[in-house]
Order: sequence, then structure tokens, then C-alpha cells
Amino acid sequence: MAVDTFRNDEKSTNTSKIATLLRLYRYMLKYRFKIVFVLFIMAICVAIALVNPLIIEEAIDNYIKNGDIKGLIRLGIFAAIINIVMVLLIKVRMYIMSKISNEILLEVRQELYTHIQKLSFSFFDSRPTGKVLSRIIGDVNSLKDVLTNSVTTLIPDFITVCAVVVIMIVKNYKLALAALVSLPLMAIGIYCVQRFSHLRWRIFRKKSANVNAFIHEDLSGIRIIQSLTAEGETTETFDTLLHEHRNSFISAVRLNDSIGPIIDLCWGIGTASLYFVGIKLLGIGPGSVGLLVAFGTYISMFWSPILNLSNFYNQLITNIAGAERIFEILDTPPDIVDDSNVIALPDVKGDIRFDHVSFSYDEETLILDDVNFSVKAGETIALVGPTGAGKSTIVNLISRFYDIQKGNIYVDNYNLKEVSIESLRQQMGVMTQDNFLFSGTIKENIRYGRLDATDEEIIEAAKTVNAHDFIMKLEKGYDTELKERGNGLSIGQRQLLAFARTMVSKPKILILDEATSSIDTQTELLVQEGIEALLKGRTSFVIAHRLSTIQKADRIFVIDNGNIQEQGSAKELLEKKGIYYNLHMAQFKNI
Ligand SMILES: Nc1ncnc2c1ncn2[C@@H]1O[C@H](COP(=O)(O)OP(=O)(O)OP(=O)(O)O)[C@@H](O)[C@H]1O
Repeated sequence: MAVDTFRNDEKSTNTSKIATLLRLYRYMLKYRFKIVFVLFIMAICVAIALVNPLIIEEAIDNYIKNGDIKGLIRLGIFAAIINIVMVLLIKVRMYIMSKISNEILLEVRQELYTHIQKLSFSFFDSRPTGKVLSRIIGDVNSLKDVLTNSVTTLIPDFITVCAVVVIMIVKNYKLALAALVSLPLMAIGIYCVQRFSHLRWRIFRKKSANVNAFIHEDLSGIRIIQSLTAEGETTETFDTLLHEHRNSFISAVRLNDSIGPIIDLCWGIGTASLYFVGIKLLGIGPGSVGLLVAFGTYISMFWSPILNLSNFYNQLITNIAGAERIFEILDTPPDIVDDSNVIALPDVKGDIRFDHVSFSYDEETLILDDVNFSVKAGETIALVGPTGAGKSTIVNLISRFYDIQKGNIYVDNYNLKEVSIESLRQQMGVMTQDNFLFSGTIKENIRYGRLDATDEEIIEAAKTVNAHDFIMKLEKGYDTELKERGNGLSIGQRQLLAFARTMVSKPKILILDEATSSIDTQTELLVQEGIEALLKGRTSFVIAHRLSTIQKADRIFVIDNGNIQEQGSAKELLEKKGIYYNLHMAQFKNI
């Protein structure tokens, strides 16, 4: 299965455009009263617009013909007033609609964000962050015009078109038929264009997502890129992606742009046909020139909304791809969910048991094969083994970041599947090498561990892990604002803050996955004391490649080939002269 990266396009799911549209329109239901008000305003505007040609006809065929200047002025004042009202009403309509569509975008974006937060690790494993971002930002934005124009264009223009046709037929059905003779041509033209246009816009959205994914990955790794002086390669890749993006846009737009000329052509044919039929065939003369002028205006009033409708249709097929991508994420169920009858995990002591656990990420390659072990509350277990052996996988399963295919995992005899995920994770502290810090103050970052922690508890936690001293040396101490990801602090300092964050959460079960690997020896000595305090009274799993950091573990599990190959204290394992002994010798012979 191809891995989703910025190099390849996302897969599309085939959903019906109508169903997507209806689902989108469901968000409008909440605003139905405001929308009805907007439609009422628009009906007044349409009525005024429809009256205008009648005023012109009246002015020419009646007042001008009979030389009634006073009547003409009265008619002019009336026309001016109703048209000013129309302009004001259009402003009100635009304001209300833009408010409604912005509120809907907010709602969709919130829904999407909340849903994404619930999605499991496997969702994020399978797609780049940039592509997810592109859905939350770009795709949601693309809905704005569809929502607004559905009310301001679709409904009123459709009504206008119908009303104009009725008026024309009532006034003179022969002229009406002549004016509308080119309609079938238009229908065929638009049908042909839309068939391909939607596909092309879909491709465009995917290419945009690729560009986003690349930019996100590139900026996240900018330090590595610069240190490897790989700017040239990344610029080249970026150029390629930009070209693909541009070409997909041009290809889609070129097709869309052909709709305008089709409408213009039909409009021209209709107008020519109207005058030809009116003057040549029906012999309309100077006596009823007003009728012909009114028809000329009606024909504009017919084709102009048709042009709007076709633009709207264009917009719809352009942006419906965005809606599809949003709903696809909303319809992705989280893999890891609570069963219906779960209970909240009560405060645990911290016993852990793996009972015949087998696990695979992709249902094909078995990563853990029938793993069995029991850990007593308060024990510190070190996991060692070659890279890719499955150490992180084991600890991820304890937090239930993935579900196992076979066997059971118990915490204090509670099967993980029978307790709520939230209550489980609340009692766990997980620290990885990537100790992500958020924008905000140091205090806020530590409090992330437990939102109701007091300032005193935060300081206490920082003191325990030896972070307090360096924090106090910063200009604003605990109120120092951190940059994104904690940039501006040393790696060791970031890890100390992450330790404090975990400390404040008072977890019953602690997982340190490579947590100390990038701390230099001096800092490591500093945090060692803190870590020991952190481990005290807690069941802990420590993964560290450097064997020196795990000597104090109660037991060491040597993981290899999907299972625990050896276990015991460091001393026992050395005496055994097995895998651990070899790992130990390999590391220490160079020292
Ligand atoms: N999210 C994932 N999706 C698919 N396969 C994965 C995923 N994470 C890890 N693997 C695979 O599972 C195996 C075990 O990985 P794991 O991260 O548990 O190893 P590890 O022992 O912790 O390695 P290291 O010491 O290098 O961190 C590896 O073959 C790895 O490629």
C-alpha cells in the first residue's frame, strides 16, 4: 500500500454530488428564518428589477409618444425611489448572508477540528499533517461562496429566470420562443463542461494538499535542511509541486472558462433571433417599439441570471470537491473508541498484565506475537532491544493508542477494553523523545499535565525534576512565553519542562520512551534525580538505548522478534550472557 506523502495524491471516495450538497445545506437549516428574510428582501429586489422594463415600455409607448413630460417626470421619480430601495436592500442582504456563511464555516471548522482530535494514531500515521491542515483551512474556506451564493444567486436568479419567461410568454409567446431559441444549445454545452470539470477540480484540491503537506514538512525540518545545505533539493521539489498545482488549476479553469462564452453565444443568438422574428416576421413597427425594447431588456434579464447561475454552477463543481474532502474526514470513525458498556477506571495501583497479546499495525506484519508478562505496581521495567523490535509498540498498547488483534491487556485486573479510554489515559504519563511544548508560558505548559494544578503544585513539580532553577533564571520565570515547540530553550531544558508536566499529572503508570536519550550527560545527571522521584511509587516502563540509564530498573525486558526474549535484573541478564549481554558489550566496549 502506497504511503500518503506530499509526493502522491490522496485517494478520492466516490460520493454523489447531490448528497454532498444536501449535507452542506443542512448546516443552513439553523439559519432558516434569517434566510427566509433574505429571500423576502431578494423577492422585493427581483420584483423591482422586473418592473423596470415595464417602466421603460410605459415611458416610451405612452408618455414620450404622447409628449406627457409631467407624467414622464413622475414615472422617473418613482423609478428612482424603487431603485434606491433596491440598492439598500441588496446591502442588507449581503451583510446577513456573509454573517450566516461565516458562522457556518466556523461551525464546520469546529466540528472538523473536534473530530480530528478524537481520531486515532493510525489516522495520523497514514497522512501528512499538511494535508489535514489543508482540509481544515483551504477546503472549509472554499465553501463560503457556495453557501452565500446558494441563497443570493441560486434561488433569486432561478425565480427571476422563471418570472421573466412567464412575463415574456404572457406578453408575446412568439417573441418569447424566438428569444429563448438557443436554450437547448446552452444545456448541451454546460452538460459537456461539467462532466470533466468536477474531476479536474478534485485533482486541483489534491495538488493543493500536496503543496501544503510539503510546506509543513519542509518548515518542520528547516533546521535539518539548512544544516545539510539541502535547500537546493527542497526548492526543486517545491517547484515541481507548484508546477503540478498550477497546471491542475489551469486545466480546471480552462474548462470552467468555456461556460461564459457558451452563455454569451446563446445570449447573442437569442437577441438576434428576437429582433429578426420581431421585425422581419411579426412586422413590429415604430408603434410598438416599446414592446421590442422591453423584450430586449427581458432577454438581458433572462440571460444575465443564467450567466450567474452558470457561474454558480461552476463554483459548485469547483468547491464541492472541498466539501467532499471535509465530509470524508468527518465520516472517518476513530479506530479506538469506548465500547458501549465501559466503566471509568477507578484509581489504580498500577499492576499491568499482557495476556497472549499479538499486534500488527497493518493486519499483515505481526509486530508482537503472543506476548505475556506481568508487572507489579511500583515496579520499574526497562525495555531494551534492537531498533524496530517493538519496544515503543508495547508501551503504546498500554495507553491504548492502538487496539490489539489478539489477547488482553489488564491494568489492576481491569481489561483495557472494558474501561473508558479517558479514565485510562488520565492515570498514565507518557513522555517521548519529542517532548512537544506548546506556545504559551512555562506555567501553562506544565499545567497542561493537569489543568487544575495550583501554582504551588507546578513549582513543586518543577523543583522535583530540577527544572525550577533554570526557570527562575529566565527573565519572567514561570511566566516566560515559549515560542512554538519550545524553540529558544535547549533540548535539555525542554525535556526538563516535559518532565515537570508529567510530574504534575501524578500518573500511576509512567512511560518514558527514549525520554532521556538526547540529554547530555551533565543534564542527565541533573534530571536523573528528578526521574527517580518521578518513578517512585509508580509502575514505570523506560525505553532507553543507552543501557547506563536503565541500570536501576527492577527488571529489564529484552525485546526482539516480536516477543520478550530475556528478562531479569541487569546483573542476572549479564550473567546469562545472552542478547542483553551482547548489547551491553557492544555499547560499553567503545567507552
Ligand atoms: N505507526 C506505525 N505503522 C506501521 N508500522 C509501524 C508503526 N510504528 C512502528 N511500526 C513498525 O513496528 C515495528 C516496531 O516498531 P517500534 O517503534 O515499536 O520499535 P522500537 O523497538 O521502539 O524501535 P526503536 O528502538 O528504533 O524506537 C517496526 O518494524 C516499525 O517499522
